[in-house]
Amino acid sequence: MLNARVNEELVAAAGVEEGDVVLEIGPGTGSLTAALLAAGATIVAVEKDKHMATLVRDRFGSTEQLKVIEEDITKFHVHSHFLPILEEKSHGKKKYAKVVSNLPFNVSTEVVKQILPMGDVFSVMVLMLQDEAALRLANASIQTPEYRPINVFVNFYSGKRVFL
Ligand SMILES: C[S@@+](CC[C@H](N)C(=O)[O-])C[C@H]1O[C@@H](n2cnc3c(N)ncnc32)[C@H](O)[C@@H]1O
Repeated sequence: MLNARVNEELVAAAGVEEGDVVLEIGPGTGSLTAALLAAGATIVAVEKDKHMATLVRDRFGSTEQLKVIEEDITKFHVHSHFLPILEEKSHGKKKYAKVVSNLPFNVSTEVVKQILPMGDVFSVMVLMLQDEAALRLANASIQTPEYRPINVFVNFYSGKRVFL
């Protein structure tokens, strides 16, 4: 129940609605995927683990709304997958995708570096991170020793918000 509520909060924080295109990184067992599908999104889910990718495909069956790609997100070619989908759904007006993910801890910094500069593809990125990682990425202040190059990067590319 707690998981379901957290997933709904992630979907709401990203303002996911009918017709949105979403990148989900690491769908795992598919609980966040289910909430995204229920909101009417078209999802490209990138899952590194073969068994998890099979599990999530089996759970949701064949639907045009969900494409599960078995790949490491850090090697995933975002533009070649997303630009054709966004073009098809644009109806003459530039369309952007969203990122919504319960992110694996070990790739959080790498994914932030990879995805944040892609303002030509994504308008919103909502990530669930461990408290410590979220605060380190989003809340470090320039006057503190915790302020690192990654904070300059995050500040440059985003208007960040932390939900605790
Ligand atoms: C925290 S779990 C996701 C939980 C999921 N929301 C659920 O409800 O089950 C993280 C998932 O990310 C996947 N993962 C880990 N590293 C990855 C990577 N580099 N690229 C893609 N997926 C990855 C793991 O296999 C795992 O399924």
